[in-house]
Amino acid sequence: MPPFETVSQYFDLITDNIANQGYVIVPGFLPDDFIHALRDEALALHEAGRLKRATVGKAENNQLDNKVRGDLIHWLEHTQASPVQREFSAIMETLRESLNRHLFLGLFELENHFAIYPPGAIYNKHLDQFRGNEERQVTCILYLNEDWKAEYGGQLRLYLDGKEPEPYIDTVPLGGTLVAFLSGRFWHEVLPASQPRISLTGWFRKRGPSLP
Ligand SMILES: O=C(O)CCC(=O)C(=O)O
Ligand SMILES: [Fe+2]
Repeated sequence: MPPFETVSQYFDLITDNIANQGYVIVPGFLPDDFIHALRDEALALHEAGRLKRATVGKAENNQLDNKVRGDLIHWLEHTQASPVQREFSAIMETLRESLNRHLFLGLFELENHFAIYPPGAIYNKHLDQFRGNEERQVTCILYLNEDWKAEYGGQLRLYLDGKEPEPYIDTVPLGGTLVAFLSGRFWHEVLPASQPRISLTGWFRKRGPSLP
């Protein structure tokens, strides 16, 4: 079955959950063959040396800091999108329209990167909105790890009460699972894993203030 038909059933669920509680976790959002194709592309880019250490902080003082964030990333570019990436964009475009219709967030685009966390890598507790920049509105993370076992670790820990250490929800990064949440509300972190951990992470953005 084409992915579009399998995912369309989830758009209302995702929109309702974001509206009601600010986050949603959808196991099996995309079928295995689709996840497999995206994972192969991430691995091929990695083998070609196209994934780069992610930096921390704003553009002007970017830093590399393993204690904060240890993943390697590759930003997707529309002009170089593969067929499966284009299909993914079409799916997320429909989700964007649904979110805009019901939540009035004014989302206008999705920016996406592949991420690979080598064994032991973490991403410390953080918020996806940088101070003074509220363009990132909704974070969407699609996991690409086939046969991921809970004992490998690598959970996403989503804090439900601001910066408070509890309560939280842990999500195992099993291939096909989508996690989406309001970028300005939820602190979260990536726990270390014993295996390489692969994902496609994106942010629906609203337009920033126009330049003077
Ligand atoms: O991969 C994840 O589970 C979360 C990644 C993340 O928090 C980020 O890239 O900002
Ligand atoms: Fe994040």
